[in-house]
Amino acid sequence: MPGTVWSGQKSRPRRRRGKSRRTVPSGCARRSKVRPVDYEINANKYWNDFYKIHENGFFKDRHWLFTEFPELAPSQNQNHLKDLLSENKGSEVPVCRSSEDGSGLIIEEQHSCSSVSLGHKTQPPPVEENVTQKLRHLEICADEFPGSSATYRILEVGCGVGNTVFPILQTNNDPRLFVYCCDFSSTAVELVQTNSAYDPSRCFAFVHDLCDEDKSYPVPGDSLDVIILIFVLSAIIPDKMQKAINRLSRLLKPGGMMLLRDYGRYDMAQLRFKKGQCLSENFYVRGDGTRVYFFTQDELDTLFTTAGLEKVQNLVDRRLQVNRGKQLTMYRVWIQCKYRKPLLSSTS
Ligand SMILES: C[S@@+](CC[C@H](N)C(=O)[O-])C[C@H]1O[C@@H](n2cnc3c(N)ncnc32)[C@H](O)[C@@H]1O
Repeated sequence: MPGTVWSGQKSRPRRRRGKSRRTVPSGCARRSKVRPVDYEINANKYWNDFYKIHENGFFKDRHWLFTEFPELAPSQNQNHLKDLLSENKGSEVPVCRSSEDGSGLIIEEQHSCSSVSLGHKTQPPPVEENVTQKLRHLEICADEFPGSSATYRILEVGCGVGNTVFPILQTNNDPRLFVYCCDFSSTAVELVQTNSAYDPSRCFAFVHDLCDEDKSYPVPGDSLDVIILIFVLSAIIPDKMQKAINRLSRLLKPGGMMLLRDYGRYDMAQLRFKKGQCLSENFYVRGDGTRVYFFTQDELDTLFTTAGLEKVQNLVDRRLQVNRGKQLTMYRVWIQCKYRKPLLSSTS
């Protein structure tokens, strides 16, 4: 997903052969014809349209997840707190990696519409819809929420069609694991719920806008071991990022981890935007109405530490991608972060 050229971008003229078209991002001198507020008000509609077109044919296998984020792998789950308590914490990962390492991620960039075969459509489990609706009106109690009996709980925010969630469930058969996933696109959530790999006894997919301050998550504070944000924070308006991260931080158990992978400043995708697509500094709208922000490491550090989390990892991953067939070179910049809630913190 991260390196995908989104549908709106596909229609743009191709880059010159063998060269990067631009080396500095377009400024925001000229504004988009559509008022920026309209993109904000209708944000979930644009994503619904995106998923109506692409369904789950847009995505690829995400098994690199477990290399980059071993916190999601089964063995790690059991040892997570043990490791923390035995002072195996706070280790810094180098802030810059060459494009040679972590090659598993490259898979994602060779974008085509082949998807991980996570199953075919089945009838949606109607009971889940009812549960989602009821939960909207419920005050969540510590012993009364989906997955309350689990001992390891993971939430993915902005899950799309489940390209992270399903590999986690397939890789990890521990019955004590429960995975929550949400997206503000009801179309995406429906695609998750109708996937044959969707098992309501192990997973709960629900519609949720991470910018919505009035709607609570269906889990109590201090209840999650891991929260995953993969190319989703960049999709929301910068003004709302801090409060969204603050709310998520409250859901983490002390010692719990927030994991993020997202677009970095001057990624190729940023350089390809035209002035008319710039909504504010480093924030752009694609041709299909979906938006994207390009982060610096410092900005993400501020967001997470302001939310009371401590840095475990904050690295920039730069890659030169070469598509020999199309004679294209693409300079990709992604940022990967892991931030932990301090053990003595309680924010519920
Ligand atoms: C670039 S896609 C990434 C999807 C998924 N994380 C993946 O990597 O396959 C961004 C996702 O964030 C969702 N999204 C954007 N803004 C959101 C918001 N305010 N609340 C919840 N989800 C949001 C979109 O619907 C979309 O599914």
